[in-house]
Amino acid sequence: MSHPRFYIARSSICVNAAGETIGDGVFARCNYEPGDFIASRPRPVLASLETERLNDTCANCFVWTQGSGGSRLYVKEGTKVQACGGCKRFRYCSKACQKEAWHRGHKHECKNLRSIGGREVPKAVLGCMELLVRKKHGLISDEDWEMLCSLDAHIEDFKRNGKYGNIELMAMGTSQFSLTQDTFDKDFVAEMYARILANSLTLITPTLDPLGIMIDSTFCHLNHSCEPNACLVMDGPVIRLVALDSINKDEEIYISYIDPTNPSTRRQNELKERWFFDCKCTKCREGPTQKEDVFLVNPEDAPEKCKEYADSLLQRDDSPANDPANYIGDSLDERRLAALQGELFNAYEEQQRTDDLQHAIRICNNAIDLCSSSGLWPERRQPLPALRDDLIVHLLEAQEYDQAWAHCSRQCSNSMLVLYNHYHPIKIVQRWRMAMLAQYLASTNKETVPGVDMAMTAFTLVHEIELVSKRIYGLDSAFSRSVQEKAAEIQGELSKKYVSKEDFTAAFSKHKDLLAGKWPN
Ligand SMILES: C[S@@+](CC[C@H](N)C(=O)[O-])C[C@H]1O[C@@H](n2cnc3c(N)ncnc32)[C@H](O)[C@@H]1O
Repeated sequence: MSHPRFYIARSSICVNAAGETIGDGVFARCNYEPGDFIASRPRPVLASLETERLNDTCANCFVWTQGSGGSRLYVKEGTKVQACGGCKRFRYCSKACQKEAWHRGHKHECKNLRSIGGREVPKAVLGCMELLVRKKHGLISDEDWEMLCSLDAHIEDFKRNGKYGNIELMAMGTSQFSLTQDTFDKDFVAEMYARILANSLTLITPTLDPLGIMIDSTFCHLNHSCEPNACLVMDGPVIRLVALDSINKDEEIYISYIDPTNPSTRRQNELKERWFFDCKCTKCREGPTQKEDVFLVNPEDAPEKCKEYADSLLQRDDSPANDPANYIGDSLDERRLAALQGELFNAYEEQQRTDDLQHAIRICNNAIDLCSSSGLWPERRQPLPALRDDLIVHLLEAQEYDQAWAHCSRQCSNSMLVLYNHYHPIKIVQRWRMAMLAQYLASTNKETVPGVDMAMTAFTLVHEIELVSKRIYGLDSAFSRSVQEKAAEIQGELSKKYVSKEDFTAAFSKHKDLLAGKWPN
């Protein structure tokens, strides 16, 4: 494929001494600076919503209508979705969206979907059905189709992990419901279904809420690195590839398929289980010696109380310590740490699963307390930052704003600065959430932090986000526009308080320094 800003060629990641590579990758056609736009695509070739999101998300433009307040101001107030009168499965936010989806291919599957009734259908099946129907009716370009088909389906890996039987079953349903048996044989459909499972990325909102799965026929050639120099962001159906670091002409562009802030063994385990590869990125080649892997003290120097607690965990159930994802080493002290780490990651997963908000808050608080009482856990070591991040979201939902603020300021002065690069979308979203909270706290007229003006804090954060989001999401994106509007609104309020330009500038630079350095906890 020919594109002025990137090209696809053999990856630079070698897998063996003979110089064999991991297949194709995406390369820069020119130099990029951090925050630079590289390329965008109007819509992934495959995008399929989670079952829970089908009820509240437009199946065409992916606007998630729930909770349009809070940090998701880019969703217009009053946005609603209405079910397609035919299939009753997909919902759209406007007639225009419904029409677009209809012509993109829905007209060829609507009736078939209706015949399934209200039965739950996995997102990968719905996505695969749409792909097959569109291909059968000539609605996918040959180039897109070829790119998609060149991806590895990992059939042997699925056979090894025992999931191939289920893939064959799902493929059978996909063929039947899409009425494409006359065009594609069952092995081809199974292969396509497996390809979707093995190569899809998460479909996300601009504020990174997961909506489903997606595959883009060009960006699917981006290889993974645990030290990525680029990332993908989404604004509705539009996908943008942006640089997180400097990238030289002819250098390979990498994104991260997983959370690269996890300790090395967890990353490798996830990549092996979900993506079927042993990561050969520069960071993984160096082994578990990076900042994600270190504890505050060596395992043998852990406080006695912590060792006793870990022993009780090992006695109760030693499977988390034996899980390769938690492997730290073979000595007793290292196994104790693995048990502790297993307990913390289990807590992280449990609070994500539960629908009980107060229970989720309790789990996060207990796990965070365990991290600090262990005397071992640096603020930036996972799952501590991830637990704190989720706790903030839960506390905001529970309207516990003071507590949410306390954790935001811990996050701001600790992990946020070291975990994510300046242009990283996670950092943008965390700061945006903090800004919205600061603005709310300012409106209560309470002194949340002595000597700190919360409205100016909100403005300082929003101003910083405005500069970054223009580059990452694009000037015209719904997210950038909502940030610009918020900045103007807060500036308008503040200009009543700081009447002279000098006063405004002095307060602005004081808060900028606070946010850039040690924020008072
Ligand atoms: C979505 S594809 C990426 C593009 C692919 N290399 C191609 O030829 O089109 C994902 C596959 O690329 C390979 N891969 C990507 N990043 C890798 C890495 N860091 N180390 C080893 N293999 C990797 C794995 O085989 C993985 O299943």
